[in-house]
Amino acid sequence: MASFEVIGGRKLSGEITPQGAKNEALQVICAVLLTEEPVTITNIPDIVDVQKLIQLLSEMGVTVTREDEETYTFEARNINLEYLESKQFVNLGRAIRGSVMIMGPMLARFGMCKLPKPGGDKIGRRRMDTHFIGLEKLGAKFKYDSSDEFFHINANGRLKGTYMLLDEASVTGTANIVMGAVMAEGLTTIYNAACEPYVQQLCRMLNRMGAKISGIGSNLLTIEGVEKLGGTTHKLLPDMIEIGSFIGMAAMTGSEITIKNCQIQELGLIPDTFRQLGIKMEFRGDDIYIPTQENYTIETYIDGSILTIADQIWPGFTPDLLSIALVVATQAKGTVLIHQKMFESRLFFVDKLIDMGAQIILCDPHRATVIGHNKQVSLRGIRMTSPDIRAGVALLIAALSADGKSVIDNVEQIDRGYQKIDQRLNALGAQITRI
Ligand SMILES: CC(=O)N[C@H]1[C@@H](OP(=O)(O)OP(=O)(O)OC[C@H]2O[C@@H](n3ccc(=O)[nH]c3=O)[C@H](O)[C@@H]2O)O[C@H](CO)[C@@H](O)[C@@H]1O
Ligand SMILES: C=C(OP(=O)(O)O)C(=O)O
Repeated sequence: MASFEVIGGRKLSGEITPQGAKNEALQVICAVLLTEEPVTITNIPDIVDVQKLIQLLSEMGVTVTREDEETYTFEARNINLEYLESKQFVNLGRAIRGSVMIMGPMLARFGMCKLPKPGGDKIGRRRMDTHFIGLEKLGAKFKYDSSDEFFHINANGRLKGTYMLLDEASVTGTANIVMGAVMAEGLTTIYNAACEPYVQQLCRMLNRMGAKISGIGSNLLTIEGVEKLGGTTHKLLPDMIEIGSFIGMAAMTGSEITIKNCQIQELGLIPDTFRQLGIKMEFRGDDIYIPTQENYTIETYIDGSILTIADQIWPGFTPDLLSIALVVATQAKGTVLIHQKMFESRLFFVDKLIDMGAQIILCDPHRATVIGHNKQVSLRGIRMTSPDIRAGVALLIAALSADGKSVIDNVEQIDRGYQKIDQRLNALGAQITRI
């Protein structure tokens, strides 16, 4: 297990470019299974979860060529279906959440898939009903073996388009069903589809491959099935969760930072939500400039009542940035209620922030009230463990702002989704040592 030793209290400055989006990468890399023609994807982040997915596809038989640092060409001409029986597949599939999205493409192209229960953050229940109900509506049959936590899915011939109303707007569920439907017979209509930018990007890429998807960006997708898909090229969006993390980090450490090439039009409520916490920022072309701010004040509602920051399905505020919003609030002036509706075990990391001196009341597993210090009292450096990817970065931000030395253990969690974060932040003046 690796750790970060962080010497806090240093102001950062300079420019930082966000990596390509982790959660988009996981979707579009799975989509290469839909065609035997080459698909070239660029801006791929060099992070553990993506490397594991690429390894999984490569072991399945996809030819993977690394064209440069961040560009890969995938050619899924010869897929070894027997690999799905192997121990290596089980281990890799269980290691990441993204593995779940091989299901739609495999059913569409090969009529079958097997899948171990996928991994990902341990942040509460992460049910997959939506994936299976949707794929069943397209005609697939599935069996779950609870003894080895294995899903077996068969298409029984070509999948058939139909109307479906999803029980929840699951992001990876929508991606899976869309990829299942693109080569199904006839018309599929998916209502209550997730519509976040990464799902939109997937749909646009599939259309360039020959799919016929309309309604992109809305929660009503219509898909006219086609016989075959071909190759394409695709560029990933910048990672909006990294952008939000850098905004929060700048405010907490009182730093002046420019975040380059943010594709601001794709960030939804992210900038405004950080503005509600009092963070000033300027859009300079497609860059976000955060000036040094000695203090920042949390807004109240118009009637003077306490602000709530809650997650919602897109276009609401993403759950993956609530841990960052929470840590930023610990040094703001004012009070905010953080409400994590989607995941029930994502707020427990506040115990570590409380140990560092933050004023937080964990009301229940979903809600925490943060009373900011207005930078009158600094957090103290301590030793802590990163429980999940976003809490890990929230703790890193806390450590960067704190007095003295912190040690963050289990930084493999952070490495899952943030590319060389220690080196990139050190280039801005941080003092982080990997030990
Ligand atoms: C690899 C990947 O892309 N992971 C992301 C993906 O996970 P993932 O696709 O696994 O998450 P889902 O969208 O399926 O669901 C997330 C959670 O929200 C709940 N839920 C979802 C929709 C809804 O209408 N009501 C509801 O309560 C689900 O029960 C679940 O607990 O989307 C999540 C929600 O943005 C993000 O946190 C994850 O980082
Ligand atoms: C929860 C996340 O990831 P995953 O779905 O891969 O666990 C995340 O990216 O914040």
